[in-house]
Amino acid sequence: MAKRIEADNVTAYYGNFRAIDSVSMVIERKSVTALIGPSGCGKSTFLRSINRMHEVIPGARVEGSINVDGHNVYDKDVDVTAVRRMIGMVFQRPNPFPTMSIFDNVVAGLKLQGVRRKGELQVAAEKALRGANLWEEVKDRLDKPGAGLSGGQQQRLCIARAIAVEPQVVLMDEPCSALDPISTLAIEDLIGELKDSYTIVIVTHNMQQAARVSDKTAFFSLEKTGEPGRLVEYDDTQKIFTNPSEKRTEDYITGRFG
Ligand SMILES: Nc1ncnc2c1ncn2[C@@H]1O[C@H](COP(=O)(O)OP(=O)(O)OP(=O)(O)O)[C@@H](O)[C@H]1O
Repeated sequence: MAKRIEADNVTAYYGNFRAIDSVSMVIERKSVTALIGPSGCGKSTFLRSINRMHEVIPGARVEGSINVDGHNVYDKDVDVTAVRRMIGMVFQRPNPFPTMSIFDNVVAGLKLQGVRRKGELQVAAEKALRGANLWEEVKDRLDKPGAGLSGGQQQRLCIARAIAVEPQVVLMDEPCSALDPISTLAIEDLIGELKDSYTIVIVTHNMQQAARVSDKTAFFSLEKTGEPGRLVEYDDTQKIFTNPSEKRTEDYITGRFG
């Protein structure tokens, strides 16, 4: 299921503004990769380039290629909807459909794909909720609105919704930034379990979190405001946090900059 991602010279623009410049990296399947760096260096832009969500913003475009198991998601004849199904996304703030039931939230993507049979939807919903470590907490109130859950539960509901369609890659954009420490740990544990099945890329501002959850870390930075963000260093997380090759990485992780 999980897929390898190969970004080659990815440059992304908002209109004329070049937000990231020539980012190249290989993300191995069934691994967790953390994107870190100061505000505005392009972490979210790069993340959204992976599943072609960047171009949803008017005037935004991407140059370069992103190969997922050897297929460039930017090829001309690619079905963008299929790309976004294969590469799921979880956002900063939990965003369940508020009036929809917990059950309907989880199966929303499957219904969009045309799955109608109740039995099939039930099996898929339970699998996804178990996968997101939420089943025990919600199994007796699946028909209640998603908005009635705590923030941490809502975020796990969003993860269940993302994995219900069985993507191969899951992108997470600061998934814990709106959560308390206990919910944050629950999501971090979950990320550790999910990498058995998925390739995960996570943007985080929390350095301890990057160190705890990821196998590889990519440090992005920018020279100054108005300049594009660039990938400064990409290596095993342990190396980045104990013995980085670049002084800029060391300055950032030790809090001297950014
Ligand atoms: N919708 C947009 N329109 C125009 N410029 C944008 C847009 N979104 C982001 N940018 C700009 O692109 C650059 C990179 O932004 P991005 O959000 O990718 O950075 P980031 O590293 O994720 O930042 P943060 O850590 O603050 O979330 C910034 O200069 C930002 O102002």
